[in-house]
Amino acid sequence: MALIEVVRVRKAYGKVVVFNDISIAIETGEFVALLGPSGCGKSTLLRILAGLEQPDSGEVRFKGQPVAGPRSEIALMFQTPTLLPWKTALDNVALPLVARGATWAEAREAAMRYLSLVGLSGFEEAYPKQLSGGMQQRVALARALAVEPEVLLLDEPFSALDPLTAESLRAELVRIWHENLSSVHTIVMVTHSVDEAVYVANRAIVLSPRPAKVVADVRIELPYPRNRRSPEFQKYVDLLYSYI
Ligand SMILES: Nc1ncnc2c1ncn2[C@@H]1O[C@H](COP(=O)(O)OP(=O)(O)OP(=O)(O)O)[C@@H](O)[C@H]1O
Repeated sequence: MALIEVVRVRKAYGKVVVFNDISIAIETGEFVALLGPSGCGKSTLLRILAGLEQPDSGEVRFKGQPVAGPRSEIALMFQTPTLLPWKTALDNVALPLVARGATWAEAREAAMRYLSLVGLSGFEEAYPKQLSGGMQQRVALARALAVEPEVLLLDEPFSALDPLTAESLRAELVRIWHENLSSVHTIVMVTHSVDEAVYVANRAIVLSPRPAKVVADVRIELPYPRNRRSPEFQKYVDLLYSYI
């Protein structure tokens, strides 16, 4: 049994058929990059995996159980950080823990650890507007990790950042996942960038235009951290481009 199973899912918005009949199985430990043309349904698939939307038919299962709504084992992070501007970095990370029953003292202690993990020690008391875009996205990552999910779903998490900031966050995310520094063992990330997919993922799934089907499912067997200048890296980039 796979960790996450998308089984014969159909999803339409009025006449727009996003998925007619799509099936995907994701195993524990995978870092899946989801690629495909604009508007093909990548974000829709992520929302369905997160339990934020239901398929019209077919099913999504997590550990064999139907995903009927959002669940604590699956966290979702977006392109922009969506922090509460009137809360400090620390309290932005702590708040979801309090909402789940932790005391403020426990929640703040955990939030300190996760802010440190994403490289923000010393910025606990800063408000979002005092932080750069990249730092705000780090807070959002700490907030997603702090609830200790097993699965992290990421919708173009670095595309709103400048290239250098995006690159350092990408490397951090890979390190946290690959070195098992958090509870997250499985990641599904939507991206427009083939290069990003080959840099982070150990599996790339390429979707076709709507109604989206899986046109390629490629294991990326390169050691971490990855070297963009290696010929093997370029081979995977070329292979994925051939499907897009
Ligand atoms: N809530 C909604 N109501 C109506 N149509 C929607 C809704 N959400 C998505 N769609 C439509 O479904 C299709 C797939 O959208 P989605 O955002 O999943 O694609 P995407 O592959 O993530 O696109 P992009 O790469 O441009 O971000 C699009 O045609 C979009 O307009």
